[in-house]
Amino acid sequence: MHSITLGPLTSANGEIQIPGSKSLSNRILLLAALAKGTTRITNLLESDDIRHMLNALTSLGIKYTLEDANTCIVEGNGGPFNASSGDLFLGNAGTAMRPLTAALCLGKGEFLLHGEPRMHERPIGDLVESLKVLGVDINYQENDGYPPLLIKANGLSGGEVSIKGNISSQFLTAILMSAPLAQSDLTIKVEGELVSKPYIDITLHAMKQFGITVENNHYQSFFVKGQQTYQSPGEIMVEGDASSASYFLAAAAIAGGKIKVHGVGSDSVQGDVKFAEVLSAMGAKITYGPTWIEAEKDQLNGVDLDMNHIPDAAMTIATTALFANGPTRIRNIYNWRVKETDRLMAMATELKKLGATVEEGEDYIYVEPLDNVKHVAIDTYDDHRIAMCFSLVAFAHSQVTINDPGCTSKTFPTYFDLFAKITE
Ligand SMILES: O=C(O)C1=C[C@@H](OP(=O)(O)O)[C@@H](O)[C@H](O)C1
Ligand SMILES: C=C(OP(=O)(O)O)C(=O)O
Repeated sequence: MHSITLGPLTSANGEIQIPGSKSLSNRILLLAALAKGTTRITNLLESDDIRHMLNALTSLGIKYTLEDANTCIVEGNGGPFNASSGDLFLGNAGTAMRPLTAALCLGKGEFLLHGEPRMHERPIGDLVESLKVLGVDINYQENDGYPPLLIKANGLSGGEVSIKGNISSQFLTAILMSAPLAQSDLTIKVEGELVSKPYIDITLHAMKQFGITVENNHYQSFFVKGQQTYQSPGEIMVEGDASSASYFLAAAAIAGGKIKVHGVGSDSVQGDVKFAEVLSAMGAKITYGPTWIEAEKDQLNGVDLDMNHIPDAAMTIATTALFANGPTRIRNIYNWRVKETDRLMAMATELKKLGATVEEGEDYIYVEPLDNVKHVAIDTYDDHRIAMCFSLVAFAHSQVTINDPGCTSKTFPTYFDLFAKITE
């Protein structure tokens, strides 16, 4: 198996342009495809998750041109997809699988949605059950509650529907993005807790950019008018990915040095910019501009925080915690277990390999700082974020080997090249 060995490293310095946001890239591509008019998307992320969305759009008859790797011109369909059938392979991209499941219900035809083996272990039942209430015929092809799915689409009725929010916010995102194209007005009620709430703000923001306003009643219910048409904004730029920024900000906070990331800042719509607040709470020096964030080392202290609002960037705190003064507890992160891998189990297992004292709770992880890190090979479980998080261990006066570093291609194919550029 291919691996990369890093470190020992002592400093992180420089300025980095962060590649485009995965969450925004896939939302904007889908909305551009459904919208009336042509959309020129700049700073589109080039990564596996985005390629899966682009390939799906091709299969569904959407025309687009890639001017270069990060600039895509999409000819909108001005309504639901025209395709009457499709076999869509969506890898392990939640931001393709979940929103497309709902969007395909808007048209007429038969569609098979499937992905990598792990995608077939990631739940989608809460979304499917809500779509059934809206009149859609969807069947699980293997296990109840999981892809592959066979959709026999004939439009999405309006009315009222409940959706569970305690496993993934992507289910609500999926229904919200399709709702304006439903046959009549739709009220969506959120049942129980809503996890990863800031991702709903990303969804509402993207919909607004395409001309659709949603009535948001304190994230407990949403009202969307039916029979509307998304309107292309013409030109749209994807912000830098705030989750991707977390590794560089953490590197500066841990090592001697200063790093400025460009592309995300105080103006960002992404919840994961709040990662910088956690670093600041730990003691790092953080400065913001509208489109940049700068981090500088200071004495780091452990924290005990609910990080449900930043599930992806919170993973970066789990390895940053090794460098703090005192233990860290990351709370309310049960849904780490249903992402690229069981991230609570994987994080705990790999941190323990380094020699760290770790407690894996059902919905939390507790990590004690570590002075003498063992040089070990970190398994990455085909999870881009495990690979990126553990690169930070190279600052712990030891080498660290990362197995299968190519798994970062899901959201950040150039990660290890950029990391090498800013570290010594
Ligand atoms: O809507 C999105 O773009 C995302 C929502 C989050 O998932 P959950 O809502 O499943 O926590 C996040 O972890 C994922 O990487 C992207
Ligand atoms: C959970 C993630 O991805 P997905 O969009 O596939 O849910 C992630 O990128 O950390």
